[in-house]
Amino acid sequence: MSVRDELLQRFLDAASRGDEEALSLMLSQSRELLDQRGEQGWSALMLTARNGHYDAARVLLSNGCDTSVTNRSGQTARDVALFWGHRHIARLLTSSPGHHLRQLLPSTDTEEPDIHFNREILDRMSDRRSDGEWLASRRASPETVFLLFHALSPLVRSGAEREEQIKLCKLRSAAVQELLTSSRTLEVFLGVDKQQQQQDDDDDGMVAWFALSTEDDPTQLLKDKDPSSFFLQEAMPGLLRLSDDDAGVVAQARSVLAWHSRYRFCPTCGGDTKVEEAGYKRTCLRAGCRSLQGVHNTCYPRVDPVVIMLVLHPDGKQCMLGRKKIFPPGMFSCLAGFVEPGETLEAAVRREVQEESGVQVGPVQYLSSQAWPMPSCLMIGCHCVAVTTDIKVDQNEIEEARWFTRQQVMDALVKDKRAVFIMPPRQAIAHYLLKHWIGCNANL
Ligand SMILES: NC(=O)C1=CN([C@@H]2O[C@H](COP(=O)(O)OP(=O)(O)OC[C@H]3O[C@@H](n4cnc5c(N)ncnc54)[C@H](OP(=O)(O)O)[C@@H]3O)[C@@H](O)[C@H]2O)C=CC1
Ligand SMILES: [Mg+2]
Ligand SMILES: [Mg+2]
Ligand SMILES: [Mg+2]
Ligand SMILES: [Zn+2]
Repeated sequence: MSVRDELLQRFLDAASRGDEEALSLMLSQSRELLDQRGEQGWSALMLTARNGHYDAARVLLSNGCDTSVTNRSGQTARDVALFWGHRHIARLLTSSPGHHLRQLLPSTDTEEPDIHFNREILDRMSDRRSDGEWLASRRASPETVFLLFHALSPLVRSGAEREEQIKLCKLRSAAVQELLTSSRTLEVFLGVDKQQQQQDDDDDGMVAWFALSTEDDPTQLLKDKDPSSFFLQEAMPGLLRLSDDDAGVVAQARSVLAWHSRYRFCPTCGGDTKVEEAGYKRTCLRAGCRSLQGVHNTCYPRVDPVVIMLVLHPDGKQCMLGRKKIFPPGMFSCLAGFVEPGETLEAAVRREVQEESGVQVGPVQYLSSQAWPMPSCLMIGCHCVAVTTDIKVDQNEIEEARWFTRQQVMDALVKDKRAVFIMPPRQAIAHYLLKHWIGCNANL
């Protein structure tokens, strides 16, 4: 054995034993030992990973050893650590770019938030949508609930408990007989009440819910009805005044009705369509239309995916919020934007943040989503970490964007008098993204 080989063998033995002192000493005399490999192509780092010597691995890392080197089986030191169950060493060896930034992202170990528009009190029972007989029996049942819409606004009345709250008017079969037979009414089967379903598994005991959209003159409709009922004027912020139960039903109904109101004709050929599947499908009546071939995706209600993201500063202590011109004075919220075709959620987050603020984003992490029926968005809530910090807003969409400290977010959340901005409303997922970040960082 040559002197060189002997030296390498001693070095590798020290790594196997986890002898930090010997490793440091030998490296100070002969740095080229660091990434050299012995039998089977094993490096010193791999041997520390094999034998669970955390501190020895750190000595090698602090000397700048290469973590990407592989042995003859194609394993890196990290692979070896994982194989032998030394997860703490595997974490130490995670050398993916932006690893330290990734650590700034809050934990995703959380329950699905019960935020506005997300509650599902109905079982949609999509298998019943084409069962004409069953639907007719439900329509005739005195228990069935009908929600009335005009120009996408639900019929509501003021809530009894809190003045700002409004309630959906739940009409019964007798009250909507005329509407049910009118050609100016569009009907959507929403589902059956989940609670009733549990109490009673007999089919006839199920309480079905329908949305009815009418083109009739609303003032005529309301004559002789409950004088306290009215069609909600503005979707925003009107729909935020609904209870969580009602908001969930409206999210479903309003999005489907909005689709009907915008897609009366076939988007492929412009032909007439017929409504099928209890309001969940519009099929082109023109034989041979392309929309009838392959995936019938133009025939179903559309959902527009939107990414909404809280951008964290690389210092981990600040986040970026922006203001649209239409926001109430003082309010700042998360940036958001439509996902474009051929794009991942991560790419959409990076592109929208770059477009709206000029900031570059590194790691992106999904947290949770929210239905947003204006008209039919699916808000996909993420946290992400910036890799640059200079803000240059796109004046078209965003009037101003700023970095806010955790303390400033906390002050805004509790509406402290020192607050420098107003939080987005608690019904918006932006509020939840901010709250989650604060919660996860509270002890830091
Ligand atoms: N729940 C929440 O907390 C929040 C919800 N939102 C919702 O998210 C939605 C999207 O956010 P926003 O910042 O406006 O989006 P973008 O940043 O993508 O910008 C809006 C622009 O996108 C265009 N656009 C409209 N529809 C699409 C589409 N399907 N694909 C691509 N571009 C489209 C609009 O054009 P045009 O003017 O021609 O329509 C508009 O110019 C908003 O409509 C809003 O309702 C936003 C923030 C918070
Ligand atoms: Mg936007
Ligand atoms: Mg945008
Ligand atoms: Mg966009
Ligand atoms: Zn067609």
